[in-house]
Amino acid sequence: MISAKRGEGGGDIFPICTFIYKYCESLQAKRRSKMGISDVVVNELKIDPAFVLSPEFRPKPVEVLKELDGIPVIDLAPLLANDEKGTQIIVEQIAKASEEWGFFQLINHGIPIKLLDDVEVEALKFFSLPLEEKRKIRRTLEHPLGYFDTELTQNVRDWKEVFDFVTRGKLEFAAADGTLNVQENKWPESPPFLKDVCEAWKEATLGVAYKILELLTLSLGLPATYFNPLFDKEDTNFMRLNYYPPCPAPDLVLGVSGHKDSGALTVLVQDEVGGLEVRRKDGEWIRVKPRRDALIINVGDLFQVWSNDRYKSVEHRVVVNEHKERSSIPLFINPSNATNVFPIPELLDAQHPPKYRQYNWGDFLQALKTSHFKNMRVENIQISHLAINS
Ligand SMILES: O=C(O)CCC(=O)C(=O)O
Ligand SMILES: [Fe+2]
Repeated sequence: MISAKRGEGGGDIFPICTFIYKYCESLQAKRRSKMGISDVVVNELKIDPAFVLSPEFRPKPVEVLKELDGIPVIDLAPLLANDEKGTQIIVEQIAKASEEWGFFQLINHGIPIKLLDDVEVEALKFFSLPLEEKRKIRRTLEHPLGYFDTELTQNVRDWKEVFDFVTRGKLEFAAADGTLNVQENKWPESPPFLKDVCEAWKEATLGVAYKILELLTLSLGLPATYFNPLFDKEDTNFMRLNYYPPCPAPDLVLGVSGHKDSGALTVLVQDEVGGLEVRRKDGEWIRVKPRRDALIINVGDLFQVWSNDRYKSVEHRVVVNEHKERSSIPLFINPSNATNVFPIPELLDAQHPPKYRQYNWGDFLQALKTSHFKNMRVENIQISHLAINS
């Protein structure tokens, strides 16, 4: 039997094989050297080059980082106490933070931290399972819920594992052949309480998320419930458990590459390890100092388009750690697939013409999910592609 094992000169049998093998090797070496990765690094650290970022996208060494309590902190206590004047001040704080940072933190939000402790413990049990176990509930392009460990952001592989579930329990969308595709959440058999603790955290954070959706809407001068019909019956919200394993080369990779969240808003919690970085207006990456008592809110692309650029969906990314694992839990608040997105007419006039063309949310989300799944070799879809005069 003829066998030609890669790397063992199998091509000696067929000179053409040697030629093709050498050619492929030289192409790979060229790509690596273009990206600034020497073969020594790849061989010694055993990092799959699919994870390695081009030098301009790599994280900065920690000593030159600015770590800020930085992004604005907003106290929700007056809202919970039904204090009208205090709530009006919160609305103003939200408007200012959304214009200047696109990010803010909420304290005194009323959610018991114990609920978060419980999710983190169960999530860690899940991510510690053997890969074959986790892959039993693996996400596919056709079934976009469950476990996934090969997500791409901007065509580079993220150093993370995720578990996704939709907050309504099932997701309905039009399949390529036009039929209705209905997918239910996939929960693992073990750990048995993962589902219960996730559901409890979901219920609690959804309450805050919809309150913030209304305050953001008010802050634009629109009636508080203006956008509610887009979310009422068929939202496409989903929650994600992010797990970032320790990484032998944290200076070459990212847990999540720079990106903007595409929905209306995101409610995020990160553990005490930290690693979330937000791009400030001046282009500087700012590390968000972990606060156990805070929910991080970021304004997504939808509010940028609805507000015709008054509010910004800001770029953010995740740096990983050489020695510590890290976890975070985002809840993405997304409207129904049928939603058409455009700058809100009430906010436009002759001096403020629309800056974006209308697009369909379901189509946008589908294109984005596909690009997270496989390398499309083009920039991921973004709202800047829909800007008028772009
Ligand atoms: O892990 C984090 O802190 C942020 C994750 C994130 O930005 C995302 O999942 O979209
Ligand atoms: Fe994000």
